Amino acid sequence: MKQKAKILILDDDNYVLLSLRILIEQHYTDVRGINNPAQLETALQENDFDVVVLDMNFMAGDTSGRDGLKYLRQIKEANPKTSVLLLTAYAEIDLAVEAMRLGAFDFLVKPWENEKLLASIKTAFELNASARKIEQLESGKSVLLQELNAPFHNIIGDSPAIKQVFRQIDKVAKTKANVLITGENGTGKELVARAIHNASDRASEIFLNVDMGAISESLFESELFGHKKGAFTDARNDRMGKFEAANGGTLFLDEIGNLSLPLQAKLLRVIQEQKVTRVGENKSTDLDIRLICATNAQLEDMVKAEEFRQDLLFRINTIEIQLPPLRERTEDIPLLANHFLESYKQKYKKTGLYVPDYVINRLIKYDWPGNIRELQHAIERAVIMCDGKQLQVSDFNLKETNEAESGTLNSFNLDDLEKWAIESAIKKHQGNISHAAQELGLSRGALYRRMEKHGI
Ligand SMILES: Nc1ncnc2c1ncn2[C@@H]1O[C@H](COP(=O)(O)OP(=O)(O)OP(=O)(O)O)[C@@H](O)[C@H]1O
Repeated sequence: MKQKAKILILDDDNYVLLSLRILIEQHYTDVRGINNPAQLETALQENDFDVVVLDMNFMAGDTSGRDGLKYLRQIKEANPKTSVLLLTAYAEIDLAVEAMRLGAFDFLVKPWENEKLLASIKTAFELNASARKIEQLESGKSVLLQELNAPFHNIIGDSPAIKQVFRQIDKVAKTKANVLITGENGTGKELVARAIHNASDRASEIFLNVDMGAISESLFESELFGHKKGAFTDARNDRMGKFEAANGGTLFLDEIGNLSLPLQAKLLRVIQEQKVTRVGENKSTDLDIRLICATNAQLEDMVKAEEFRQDLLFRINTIEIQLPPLRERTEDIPLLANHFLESYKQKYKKTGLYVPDYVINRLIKYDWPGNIRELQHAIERAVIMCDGKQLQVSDFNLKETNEAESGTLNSFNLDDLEKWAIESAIKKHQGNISHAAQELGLSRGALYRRMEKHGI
């Protein structure tokens, strides 16, 4: 099968031009020949050639090669990645040296040997193709990084607890210290890890997230350290592991508490030695990695129970950042709720929606076992379910956790009883205030006043 490539031949001798074309067309899809250098400029403007085969001498009797050097410059200026192969009737060392200096790929003397010429075009083409591939990957990488570092990943909150986390991120980001982030599920551990990376001098490098809970025991080494082709039955190709892939950047090991003891030992060795060896290979690769780990487990308790290696804990927790659960920073709930509301309003094209204060108060009272992730999903659900412009408590489908929700009240205080009755009625009528007021024997206005009094 012919190789897909754009190749230009420039020679004023029509016989040479024809025989080169017949030869090259057997192997490449798009071959063009011109015999007049005046057409070169237009040809370069209209095409991105992979390879140009260029004659050095155009005026009859001229052996200086000056013309060839001039056109070589023109081709390289139009596209520095085009590989140029020079053909000359005279083997002149000085000329060849000058041509190479100007960026020619190869220099062949006429009459050429077909095999040699084709081999040279093949190498030139392959070199060019890999340069283009690298360029494409580099630009792909920078687009991805821009996306990952986008403001969407900003951490919302102004409670004293989250401000303390901001200060810790600031201090630790510029260092290379290993960081352990602890906190319940959904408290924003990954978000904080990304924020540390984005504020570090590795921000333009990769941030690689590995969920340790999702890697099977048998594939652990191959996934993390890579393998050599043939190292085990399924190793059909050489493969780079996550450590090597994150080299120069930040490696985020999530759910580190889920690792078994034997795997902890393997991980510890790599972190200690700062070197990684692919499975089935002898030579190792030096690592320069910023390590951030996260867990929702109490690693110190696990150490006491001999479920987690103390030496590994010491390696990964140079700095520890504890993320408090959302119920301990309820000041952030209105900010977070409105932040998520804005993005889901846009996503579901429901402009004009808002959360009234009594609903916000209800959100503040809920204890959010799934933390910010649960709040985010609850807002998304409410935006989808909401009929009017105002989100209702019933749109949130909160799990029953407090007294009003569980239907029991261990108090005979009249104020508490009134509050309980109001909350229960609103719940029964799924947030419909008119119906709840009717049930309670109150006017809507009276109910609103009492809701305000009780902070509902
Ligand atoms: N302070 C915050 N501001 C805005 N969004 C947040 C905040 N904290 C968490 N989130 C959002 O909540 C969701 C859960 O956050 P994240 O995945 O970082 O939590 P986690 O602690 O790593 O969870 P898990 O332990 O389950 O892996 C994400 O969509 C994240 O963007």
